[in-house]
Amino acid sequence: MARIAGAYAYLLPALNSLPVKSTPTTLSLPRLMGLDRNYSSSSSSSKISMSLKAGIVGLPNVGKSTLFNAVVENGKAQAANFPFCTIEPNVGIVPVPDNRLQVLSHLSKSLKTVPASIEFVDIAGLVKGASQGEGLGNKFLSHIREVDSILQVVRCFEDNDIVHVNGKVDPKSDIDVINLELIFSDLDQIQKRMEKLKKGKAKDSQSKLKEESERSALEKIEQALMDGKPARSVRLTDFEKEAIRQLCLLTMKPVIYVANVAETDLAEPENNPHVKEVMGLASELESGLVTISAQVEAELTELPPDERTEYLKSLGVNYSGLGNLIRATYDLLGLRTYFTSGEKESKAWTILAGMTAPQAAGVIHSDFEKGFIRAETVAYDDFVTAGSFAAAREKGLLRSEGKEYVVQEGDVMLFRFNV
Ligand SMILES: Nc1ncnc2c1ncn2[C@@H]1O[C@H](COP(=O)(O)OP(=O)(O)OP(=O)(O)O)[C@@H](O)[C@H]1O
Ligand SMILES: [Mg+2]
Repeated sequence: MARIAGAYAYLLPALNSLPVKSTPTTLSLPRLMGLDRNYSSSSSSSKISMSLKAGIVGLPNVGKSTLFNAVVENGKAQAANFPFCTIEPNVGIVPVPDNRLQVLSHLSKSLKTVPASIEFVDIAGLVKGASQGEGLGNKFLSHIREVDSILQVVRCFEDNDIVHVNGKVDPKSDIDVINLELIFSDLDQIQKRMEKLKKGKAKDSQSKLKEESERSALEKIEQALMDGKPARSVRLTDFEKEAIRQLCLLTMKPVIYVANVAETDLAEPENNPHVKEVMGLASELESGLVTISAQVEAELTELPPDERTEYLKSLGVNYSGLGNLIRATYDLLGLRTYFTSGEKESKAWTILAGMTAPQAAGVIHSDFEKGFIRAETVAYDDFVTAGSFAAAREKGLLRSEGKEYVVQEGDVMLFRFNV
């Protein structure tokens, strides 16, 4: 029997309708495997879950937990002025802000509105020598290994009362320390893996091929790491990427630098020379940059909504920086959004760039992918112009797409499938 899904998708267990609250322990959600910006159609979409983890890392006492608590409103991470305040990682799930979803929900008079989500993890401070077990050592590098992207908080605020573990505010040195520790940890892992590969003998030609790809990838990455460059800067073939995926190298993960500034710098952060320095480094290291005051963001969450705008205005800014940060993290992960919208529910679904219509349907439920017939699709702007699916159909704005269709950012979709 052919059925239509989309507006009726609420009937099925939703992968990303997770509660918006912080939880004290890591959730055992299936995770995105690998972070190719373009989804390769050879991979199975069953590997993909749309709750992605962004790890907040940095030196001790730079504002990581303060930022985490602000991002995950009512987060319960302890934030205090002493190094190594955080030991066990704190985890929280955060909705991805998207104005389009509110518009769709309004047009469809939806009873429920469900945004996409990202999981944030507040990790302990990392110090020089962590890869050799210094500070809280290897345990924390292993927490970083589990995340899909890294937000590195870099202290750019001067405050003599807040201890800096290295004695002074120096973003370049802070960034170098963290990068070196990640590089050492990756080198260690690569060398161990190479030893293993030397001993092991591949049984068949396919495993032999895989081992060869792995070996060549490891050699290229090792060279880059020795030159102080992250693994993500190395150009690899698809085979090579696949062959080293299970190693979860730390420097392969995409990074956003979060310049944590004083409230007085919020209006014109580029006037702060520390921020300028971080900007330069971020582009050198092929990474993103967001400027924020973790302290201000944390204070904002304590205020009632109407007083927030006033407080921000008093600091010379119009918006909180958190939305930007969450959005930037989402974009950095190469994620795309499509929507389903009906009376029961309007919902944002997360997919990887390049996913086809059946794969996108599979994010809602594997049956949608298996029994996929066609997708009725309308671009977000066209949906808004028409006002509804029915009106879009009448105006000829609705397209019927088949198995090969690559879902576009903002598509509003209805799936026809067989069960
Ligand atoms: N932008 C800022 N301006 C001024 N003070 C700040 C700012 N951001 C954070 N702080 C202060 O810095 C101190 C350390 O913050 P926090 O506990 O969040 O650091 P952390 O990086 O999580 O430390 P640890 O690694 O020890 O867990 C706190 O007293 C916090 O209020
Ligand atoms: Mg902390």
